[in-house]
Amino acid sequence: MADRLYIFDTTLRDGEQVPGCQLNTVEKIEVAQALELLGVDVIEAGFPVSSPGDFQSVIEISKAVSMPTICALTRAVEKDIEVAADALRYAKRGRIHTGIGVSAEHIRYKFNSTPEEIIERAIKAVKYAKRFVEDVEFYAEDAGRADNEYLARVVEAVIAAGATVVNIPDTTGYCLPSEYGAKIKYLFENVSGIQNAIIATHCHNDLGMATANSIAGVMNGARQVECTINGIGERAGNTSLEEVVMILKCHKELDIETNINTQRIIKSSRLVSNLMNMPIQPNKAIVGRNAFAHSSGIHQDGVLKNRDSYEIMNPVDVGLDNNAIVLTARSGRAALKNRFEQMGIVLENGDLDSVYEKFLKLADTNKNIQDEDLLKLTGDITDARASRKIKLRYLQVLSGSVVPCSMVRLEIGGVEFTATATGNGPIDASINAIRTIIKDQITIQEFLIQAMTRGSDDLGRVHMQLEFNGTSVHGFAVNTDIITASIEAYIDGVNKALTQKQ
Ligand SMILES: CC(=O)SCCNC(=O)CCNC(=O)[C@H](O)C(C)(C)COP(=O)(O)OP(=O)(O)OC[C@H]1O[C@@H](n2cnc3c(N)ncnc32)[C@H](O)[C@@H]1OP(=O)(O)O
Ligand SMILES: CC(C)C(=O)C(=O)O
Repeated sequence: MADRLYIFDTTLRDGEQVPGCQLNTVEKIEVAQALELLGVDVIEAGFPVSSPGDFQSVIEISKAVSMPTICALTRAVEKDIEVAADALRYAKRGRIHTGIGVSAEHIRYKFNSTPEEIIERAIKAVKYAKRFVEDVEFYAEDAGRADNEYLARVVEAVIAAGATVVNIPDTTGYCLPSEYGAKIKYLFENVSGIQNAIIATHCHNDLGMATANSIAGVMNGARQVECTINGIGERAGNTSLEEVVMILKCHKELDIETNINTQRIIKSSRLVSNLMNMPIQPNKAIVGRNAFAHSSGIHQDGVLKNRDSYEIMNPVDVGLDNNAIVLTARSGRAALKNRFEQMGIVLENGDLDSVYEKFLKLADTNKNIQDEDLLKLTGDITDARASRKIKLRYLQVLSGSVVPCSMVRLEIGGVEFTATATGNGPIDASINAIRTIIKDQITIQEFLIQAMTRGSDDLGRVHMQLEFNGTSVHGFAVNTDIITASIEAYIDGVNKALTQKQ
């Protein structure tokens, strides 16, 4: 049986330390609930002694989620531990995470102390925390730069004092993966009683090695990884949750499993990015906009022939509908033909060559090629088809405390058709009305309405995935009126489906 790795998410603690990323309690609950659905084992909910707001958030998160352990951070200070224990009083499973710096730099400059004194403070903190909760995690801050022999003594002492988890942070993001892996191995070989605790990694990304270091730790016996969604965190950030989870999913030979429902990764990533106002860099592994986008002709042709040519992960596994084939001046005929097919236009070989020539001229000057630009390129080919397009001419809906009802007028090939229908809501009623005009069996597979920014005067963006004759098409529309946007997105999809039929 595969070994189990515990995922300890610290988005709401280390992630929230990022300037500008502070959340209010309601937003923190929303993130915590998303983390629970994602399947994390532990949520580090805050540092309760730091402010009344953080204290209250730990209380509310403890009430709002029940599956993950709720963890509260403290210094090796009695008051911090008491406040953390109080904040965890509603947690079904509560953990106190206490600790102290163990590197020469921390002992000397931060604490003006001695190694022996620090061990005494560490033991005292763990024993004090044990008075309140059974599950006590100890962090040996700056373990990455600490002397391994001394670190082993600290780890042995805190396990003997009752620590259930011992965290070995590379606080400054300094270690090389080989060095960090060797550190974990050293502890397993030199600490008596190490089997009584779980060893955890907590790696920072100052040199871009956080994920590599965490995986090196896991390969040497660590069984908890501390990480954040999108890798956010103090300075250059933390190990990113999605990277660790997908590495283990891709590298089956490591034989290590997590409890993460990977199909919720993108949703969780976007939620955190939106709430924390922290954009995701487009090339960010797993969750960046370009992580599953192919933009050069050779790659696009390869992927269209067989995904395995250039994809090591299935985008569906992380919660995307599909990969993206992005048209650029580096694209070839295969990608262009594919995009037209998605729009419902099948180009014959002769047509394809002439459209491709025009496309290259456009793509050399225009970085952002829209479907509308492509349609213009096909000129005469699509003119005849466009004249048969369905257009929404009029829409009136009745909703509120009545049976929702809709009147729709469509223009098809220059002729107008009007229909009315009821439904379980105004959108359902409008689609029922359209279905009385267009008889083809087109079903809705996915329907997504999103506010583009915030506020009640916002634009609503609608994406509808429709199924017709066994193939999927996508309809899009944007409008300040979300009912109109929904119906326009449906008609956009229907037009694409019916063009395919022609
Ligand atoms: C590695 C990490 O700790 S990551 C977590 C970092 N997160 C935070 O710092 C956010 C929460 N922090 C805070 O709200 C505040 O810093 C508080 C409430 C903890 C402390 O505030 P203050 O009492 O004003 O102290 P201040 O922040 O100026 O200095 C930190 C003090 O804690 C001490 N300290 C730091 N880490 C530890 C520790 N792990 N155990 C014991 N004492 C510690 C420092 O030595 C310093 O003490 P000193 O004033 O006697 O020199
Ligand atoms: C509190 C500890 C775990 C920490 O954030 C660090 O060492 O980076």
